Amino acid sequence: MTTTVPLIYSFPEFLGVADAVADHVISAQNQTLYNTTDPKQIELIKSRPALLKSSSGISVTQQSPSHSPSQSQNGISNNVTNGGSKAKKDKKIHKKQEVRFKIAISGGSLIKILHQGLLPRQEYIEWDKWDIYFADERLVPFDSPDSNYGQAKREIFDLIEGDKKPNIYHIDEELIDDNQEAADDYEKQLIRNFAKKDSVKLPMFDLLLLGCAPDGHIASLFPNFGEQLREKLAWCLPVENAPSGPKNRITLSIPVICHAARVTFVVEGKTKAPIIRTIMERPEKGLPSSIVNEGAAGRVSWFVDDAALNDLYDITKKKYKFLSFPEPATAT
Ligand SMILES: NC(=O)C1=CN([C@@H]2O[C@H](COP(=O)(O)OP(=O)(O)OC[C@H]3O[C@@H](n4cnc5c(N)ncnc54)[C@H](OP(=O)(O)O)[C@@H]3O)[C@@H](O)[C@H]2O)C=CC1
Ligand SMILES: O=C1O[C@H](COP(=O)(O)O)[C@@H](O)[C@H](O)[C@H]1O
Repeated sequence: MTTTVPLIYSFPEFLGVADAVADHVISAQNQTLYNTTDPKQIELIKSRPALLKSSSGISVTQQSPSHSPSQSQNGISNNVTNGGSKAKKDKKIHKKQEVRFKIAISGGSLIKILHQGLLPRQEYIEWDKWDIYFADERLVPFDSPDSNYGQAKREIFDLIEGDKKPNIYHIDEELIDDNQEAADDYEKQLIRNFAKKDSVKLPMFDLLLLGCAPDGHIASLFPNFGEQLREKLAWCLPVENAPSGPKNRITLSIPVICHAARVTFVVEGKTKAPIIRTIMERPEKGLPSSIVNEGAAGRVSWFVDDAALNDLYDITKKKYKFLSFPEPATAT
């Protein structure tokens, strides 16, 4: 394995990480929807949508999702949640390509970072243009404190202001006793949404947000789970006997993670310092995140606080520049 050095943004403290990650997420949203992060251009495009050109130069129309799920009374249909009322919109036939921001999030400490960073900045977020997926899920009931979806629902989704809601693609809770079925079902959701018409080899998320546990696992890809780390075809994998936390899980595969337009690791706290050192200094060990650093080279960035970087002296740290909202006074 060659040594690929990803972009590492460092911050003195937790709050700095949360602010910068929020700016990074909103910048990715704006790049995806408007091909720019310049607020003035975005305002102009919003007032004159014809100005918006896709990267291929084709005009793109902002519109309601043609693939929107049908909904039950509580807004939950099977494995998809969306609080918006779309009945009327669904009747419209949209021929032009729709642009949506497709993001996959992890669980654990990342949810707290997003809670802290995104929720106070909802004025910059176009929730109704977001499709939110999970990089992995623990196979537990949604009301368990171990459920990634459950935690994200309580700490983020339930706190979204206004009636413009994202589409949220989570596992089918009824399948938590069958890892393979749960993984197959989630993969089918991805195929439905990413490969509707064309046969695409891999889904491409606009942004994939990953944490990294002290044992080196990312999403639910664990070090030494060689077969899973070598998977080339499946988009979503069942995980049994996970060495930490809930034993049964599903996870996106390495090829899917590496295919994302942007892969962003968010890591904070001194318990992570030893693993960060191994990831950055010993890529030949083949930890899951080292595989991603290599496989998505040029599209990977790390947002890390000084506590987690404690043991690392020999790397180039970069100062994060705020692109989509003013840098808060506390962030340095
Ligand atoms: N498919 C898509 O729709 C898109 C995909 N992408 C992908 O995502 C990757 C990341 O994109 P993007 O984040 O826009 O970066 P870019 O690829 O545009 O630029 C990367 C470089 O820009 C600088 N930079 C960018 N943002 C910041 C920041 N907030 N703070 C400090 N420096 C910064 C850094 O170098 P410097 O010191 O020179 O400033 C960095 O090395 C790209 O490499 C590309 O592959 C990007 C846009 C659209
Ligand atoms: O088990 C998991 O752990 C990782 C890392 O969590 P963290 O709390 O140490 O950041 C997380 O990214 C993943 O989604 C989760 O299922």
